[in-house]
Amino acid sequence: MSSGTASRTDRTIDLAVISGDGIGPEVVAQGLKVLTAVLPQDVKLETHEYDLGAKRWHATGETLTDAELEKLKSHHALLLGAIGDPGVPSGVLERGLLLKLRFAFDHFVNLRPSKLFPNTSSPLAGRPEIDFVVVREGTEGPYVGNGGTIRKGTPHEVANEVSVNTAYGVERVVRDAYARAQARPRKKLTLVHKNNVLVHAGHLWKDTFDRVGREFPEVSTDYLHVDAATIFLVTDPARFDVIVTDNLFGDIITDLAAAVSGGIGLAASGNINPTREFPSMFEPVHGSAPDIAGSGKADPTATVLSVALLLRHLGFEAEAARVDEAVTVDLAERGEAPRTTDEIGDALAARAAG
Ligand SMILES: NC(=O)c1ccc[n+]([C@@H]2O[C@H](COP(=O)([O-])OP(=O)(O)OC[C@H]3O[C@@H](n4cnc5c(N)ncnc54)[C@H](O)[C@@H]3O)[C@@H](O)[C@H]2O)c1
Ligand SMILES: CC(C)[C@H](C(=O)O)[C@@H](O)C(=O)O
Ligand SMILES: [Mg+2]
Repeated sequence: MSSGTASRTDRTIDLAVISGDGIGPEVVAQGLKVLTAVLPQDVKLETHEYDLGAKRWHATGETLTDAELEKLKSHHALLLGAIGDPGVPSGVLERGLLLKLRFAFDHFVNLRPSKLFPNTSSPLAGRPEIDFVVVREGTEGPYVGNGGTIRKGTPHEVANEVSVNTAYGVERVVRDAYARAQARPRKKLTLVHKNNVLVHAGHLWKDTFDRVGREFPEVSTDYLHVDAATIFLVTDPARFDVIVTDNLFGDIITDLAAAVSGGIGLAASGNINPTREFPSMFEPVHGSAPDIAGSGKADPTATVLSVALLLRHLGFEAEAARVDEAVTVDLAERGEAPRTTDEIGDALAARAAG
């Protein structure tokens, strides 16, 4: 079996687990609980925990070694909780661990579905239909680390952070987004960028979007500048079906999308390597939430929904659907009384087990 693939017919899922920091270990424990509960009896789950994150950095100064990166390549998929810690300088773990993985494993499709589940709350008036997916480019843009500072610490300091957009990188993610739109009932794709100002990158995105679109005549298309997109995400989110956008815009609008569709505790994501040359990585959209870590308040649902994306990616469609359904029913029946992270995990595992 090649790296990054497994299927119903394989008897083992070989999963790398990076629980990470803050609420990461708390929510990952629930994700694994549900995964174990939902898998058919003849499928063995092998988990390999990697000690990566703040504790490791404090102890050794390491974020992710080349040897670990090499070893991580051998698994079918990765499940990540969250990384980031107030005691670690900002960017060290984010760049040295999380982004390093996304880049090394060519996770060019960062898939972030948004759905307003029955009975969940949205700060928006009424109950808008929210059911869209953001295809966020995952390997380019201002995330690549093409930048630098000169005259640091002086009044004349200059800091650059260049957004890198390649024809190759833009086309492959746009193509993926069209294919996803084509496969959905509404068949609608919106490009979000800012081509009225970022004319170089913006025009590459728009030209590519228009050109590739000619191969998908059934897909209706739309373009929005990112600032206007934030308006419509709040005033008319039902207009969206599939959104394709760059790495930074995608980061920002998916936190907004989470906030209007039930909250960040429900937002799942998959960092997908569609060619399956490398394993894909599944993680909640949220971070390590140091403000609630250790309190039992973290909602593990985002991680559980990320497990559903993982199952689907590995070919376990029926099991993925059971996890989605368990979440839908659990959310619909959630009462006012707050439940702990563990209690929600137990409830979801029991429902998913069927
Ligand atoms: N994928 C990742 O590992 C990832 C993603 C985002 C941020 N981060 C990192 O996490 C750290 C904290 O970042 P932040 O505070 O900007 O964002 P955050 O997502 O950790 O927290 C933002 C807010 O959402 C709440 N929240 C987050 N997840 C929740 C959950 N499951 N249930 C209930 N409430 C939840 C938090 O309590 C906080 O109030 C930073 O170091 C950041 O770089 C990591
Ligand atoms: C922690 C950070 C590097 C990351 C990102 O910006 O992609 C996070 O915000 C996310 O949304 O997964
Ligand atoms: Mg983010």
